[in-house]
Amino acid sequence: MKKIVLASGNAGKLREFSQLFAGWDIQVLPQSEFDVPGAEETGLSFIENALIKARHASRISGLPALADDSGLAVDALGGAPGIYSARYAGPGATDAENNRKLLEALAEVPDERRNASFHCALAFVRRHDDPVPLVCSALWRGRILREAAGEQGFGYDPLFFVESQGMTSAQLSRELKNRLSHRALAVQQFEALWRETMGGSDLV
Ligand SMILES: O=P(O)(O)OP(=O)(O)OP(=O)(O)OC[C@H]1O[C@@H](n2cnc3c(O)ncnc32)[C@H](O)[C@@H]1O
Ligand SMILES: [Mg+2]
Repeated sequence: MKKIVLASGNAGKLREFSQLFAGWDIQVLPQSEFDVPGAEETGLSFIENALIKARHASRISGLPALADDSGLAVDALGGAPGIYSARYAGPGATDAENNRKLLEALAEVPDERRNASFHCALAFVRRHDDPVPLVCSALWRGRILREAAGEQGFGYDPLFFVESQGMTSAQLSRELKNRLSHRALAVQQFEALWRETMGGSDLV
């Protein structure tokens, strides 16, 4: 089976991807199996950072690589924390620290102005210098609560209220989050690109 490196060190993402890629005839292996250290995320957008991470993992592993750069954009904060979501409360911040900082930043913001969206950019490269990477992105709208609820998921999930389900994304089953989320939608797009580009080819 074809092997692809999943260029992420985030355990929550890796869990979701293992389900999202379950029916595919490719083997998706985490970058830790190839001793790929985290890349420096110096881009100014999710897409740029996803490409940086994919190229970095492909360079070190010698395999095709798929990267996910994602985060939370809060309307009342002008789109913050955005691409800085993982390091919102500082370098190496935990999910709990980031969530606490977000609640503090929104303390004075009324319920009707707490809209936010999760964004996910995916980048796939066949080689580190692939000139035609597959790139796609998607978003998922929600609202930031005043306190955390739910134990599933990771990151900002306990604060992200999904109107259509009447609960936070940390209260959704793994299956449901993997049907609705920014990451699920991006993978659907990726699947279409993959079929279009790879169909009948031996590129990977
Ligand atoms: O770069 P990699 O190694 O993939 O791992 P990371 O955690 O640093 O990942 P990002 O740079 O893409 O930062 C994304 C942050 O956005 C948040 N995030 C992304 N997707 C999320 C989701 O589905 N649910 C909750 N939070 C999410 C989460 O806090 C992540 O740390
Ligand atoms: Mg990161």
